[in-house]
Amino acid sequence: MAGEEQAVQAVAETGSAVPPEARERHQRLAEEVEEHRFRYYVKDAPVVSDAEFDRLLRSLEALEEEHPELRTPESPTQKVSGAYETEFTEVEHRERMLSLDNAFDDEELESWGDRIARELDGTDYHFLCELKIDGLAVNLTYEHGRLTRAATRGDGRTGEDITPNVRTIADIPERLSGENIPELVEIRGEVFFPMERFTELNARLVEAGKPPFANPRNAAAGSLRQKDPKITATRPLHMVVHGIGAREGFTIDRLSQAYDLLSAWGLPTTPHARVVDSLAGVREFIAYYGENRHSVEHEIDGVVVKVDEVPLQGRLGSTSRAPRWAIAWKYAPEEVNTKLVDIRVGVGRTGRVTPYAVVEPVTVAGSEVEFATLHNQEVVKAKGVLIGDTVVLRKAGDVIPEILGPVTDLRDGSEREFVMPAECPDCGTPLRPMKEGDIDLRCPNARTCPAQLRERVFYLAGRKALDIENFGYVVATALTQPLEPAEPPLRDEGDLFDLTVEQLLPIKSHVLDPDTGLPKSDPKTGEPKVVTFFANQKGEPKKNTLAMLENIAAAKERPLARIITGLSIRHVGPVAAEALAREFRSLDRIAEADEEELAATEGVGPTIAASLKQWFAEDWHREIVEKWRAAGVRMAEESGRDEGPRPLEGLTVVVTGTLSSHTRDGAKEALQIRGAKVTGSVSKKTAFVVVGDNPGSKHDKAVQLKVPVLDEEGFAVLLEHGPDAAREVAQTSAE
Ligand SMILES: NC(=O)c1ccc[n+]([C@@H]2O[C@H](COP(=O)([O-])OP(=O)(O)OC[C@H]3O[C@@H](n4cnc5c(N)ncnc54)[C@H](O)[C@@H]3O)[C@@H](O)[C@H]2O)c1
Ligand SMILES: [Zn+2]
Repeated sequence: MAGEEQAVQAVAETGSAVPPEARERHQRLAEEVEEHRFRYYVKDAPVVSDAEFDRLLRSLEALEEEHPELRTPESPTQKVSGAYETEFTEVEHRERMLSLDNAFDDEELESWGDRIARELDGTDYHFLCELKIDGLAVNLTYEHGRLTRAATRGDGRTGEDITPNVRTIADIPERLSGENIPELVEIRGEVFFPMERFTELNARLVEAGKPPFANPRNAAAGSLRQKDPKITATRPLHMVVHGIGAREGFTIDRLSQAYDLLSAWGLPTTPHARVVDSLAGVREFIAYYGENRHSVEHEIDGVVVKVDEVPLQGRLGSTSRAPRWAIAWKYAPEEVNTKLVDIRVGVGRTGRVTPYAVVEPVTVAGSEVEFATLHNQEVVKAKGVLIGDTVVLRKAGDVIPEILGPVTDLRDGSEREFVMPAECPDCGTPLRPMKEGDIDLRCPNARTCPAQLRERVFYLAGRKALDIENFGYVVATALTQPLEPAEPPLRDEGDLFDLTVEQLLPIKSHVLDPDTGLPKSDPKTGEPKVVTFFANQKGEPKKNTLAMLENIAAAKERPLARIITGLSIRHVGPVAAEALAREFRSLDRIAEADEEELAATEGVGPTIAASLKQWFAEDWHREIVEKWRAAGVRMAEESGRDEGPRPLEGLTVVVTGTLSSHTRDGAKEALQIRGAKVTGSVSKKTAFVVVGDNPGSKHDKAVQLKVPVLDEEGFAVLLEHGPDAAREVAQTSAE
């Protein structure tokens, strides 16, 4: 690189000396940035995450801020990217293709907005907000309506000729259709690879002995930049248009209006763009898509804000790297690179054994991640990851973190393949598929496999079943697989209602992570944490312990549907349990019913019916029922519960937000007992929307549709005095 020479020259010109350490650091950083760009743009196989790359570039910018002499035209901060020799023919863009400046926080957005306001003082202008598509930029040249050339961005002046490859993309018309087709137009857009097809592609590559891609954006770039367009044709690539370059034979005033024109010509424009007239509107757009990032058909990594008036864009101009009339707001990255330390297996409630990834802890989307799901052994193979790989880890919203793919360029040969164990890691029983052809392997030792029992007990106490307070994962662990005493207080869930405080006090146990079933460690010693969960230091029961026992006793009275749910019968979740309870009204009648009768029940069907018959055929399952019966657990729907007055019969109600008097399920149940139907979405037919704290869009919808809205007090009125009284206290949008 010529960095050093230029730095020296800069000193000569300005006379001010840049400290040699700064110059060295600058050169090192610049080389690093160049190397990453090469891997990213040419090899389609970066070795660091985008966030890490952005940080590097920012440090370079910061250094240049401090020592402006270092900011030469050759610096990577001043260029769109490097000019690389590749196996494609170089083609010149008629108009430069630029990158974008970034805003990583509101201050940066604001200072961009201020600058626009200053420069356009006294002029009327608008902001066009668009999604920033995570793909690769292409430039399509249409002459007299015919696609004559397609190119990558390259260094912004010259790109690579990928015309034959682009012709294989179904979204991109060969000929523009409609009216007023111009002599010439350069269409800029982003080509992307859909996330949901990504693992499938990697599976095919691995099968063929080729390196898999690390993420969908690399897959898009790698698929498009194939020497053989036949390969590109097999890849599910899509495009979204986001700009216009050179044009002849037509003029445009507003970019947003140009999109309508392009759409009319048959080009794939986005439905998500919006014109707003202030930064406040921009912020709203950013906030909305921050929340709804995954409701869009492609991955996004931010929002692009542009001045909509094309003549004003010209007035604002560009730097060597980016236009001044646009800025990219970046969302928090959802992808990071980390090390895949190990692949282990966990045993679930129904005995399903699933591999999961143990990774070097990383922070992504605000939380620390140590584990990621891998679903089953086929998925591990399909993703092409090896133990020891650096991998791309993704955490999207509330979804459990997943591994996208390996960074194969960082392999050193020490990586090894994952082998699915033949035996249950918790009880040693040989694993097998439930039935022939199943991919999932299961531990068949349902009754005494400690892991399965722990998961069943946790589920039994959980929100969907008995909803026992003070009874979480730690308790489920302590009761089913304590370190001490040797004999766990629960041999199976039949013992739950017979627990005594004397049994609980001596228990010592690990604290397990509910996602993986692995012991958490003590941050000080690094050893697995051991806790005496139920007794205080004096060996007396803790307050929570006593409360828990009371809560367990109270749970005997739960509605029949919850008791059924708690039995962990395969395929019988809360909805099926509700249907069974409604139809049969007692557990004994369900046990006695024949398969046909069960299958004929609305909301049950043949799969569930068969599963119920199988479940009741096991001796130890029937023993659980008998133990519960002996302990006084509800075995039948109380007469009157369903037959009593149903004052809300025929009404549809929606509950949103958090109520202090009821859990969400509790509120639902209280409504259903009284005959109301509870649904998840608001429509004109909704009778009431019950709104707690932090309600979502359902509240807005209710206001919009003028559906009566009840706050917590109004909800109580509805339950106690019925719909007419509730209507009187309801708020409607008229007020
Ligand atoms: N991981 C690595 O090693 C590595 C190396 C180089 C670059 N990168 C990543 O690549 C990106 C940098 O590339 P960049 O210079 O293209 O900058 P950028 O991605 O920040 O922004 C410019 C690009 O955004 C694209 N874009 C998407 N939607 C758009 C829309 N609606 N309107 C306008 N443009 C839109 C365009 O292709 C445009 O060229 C960064 O995310 C960076 O982290 C990563
Ligand atoms: Zn087991």
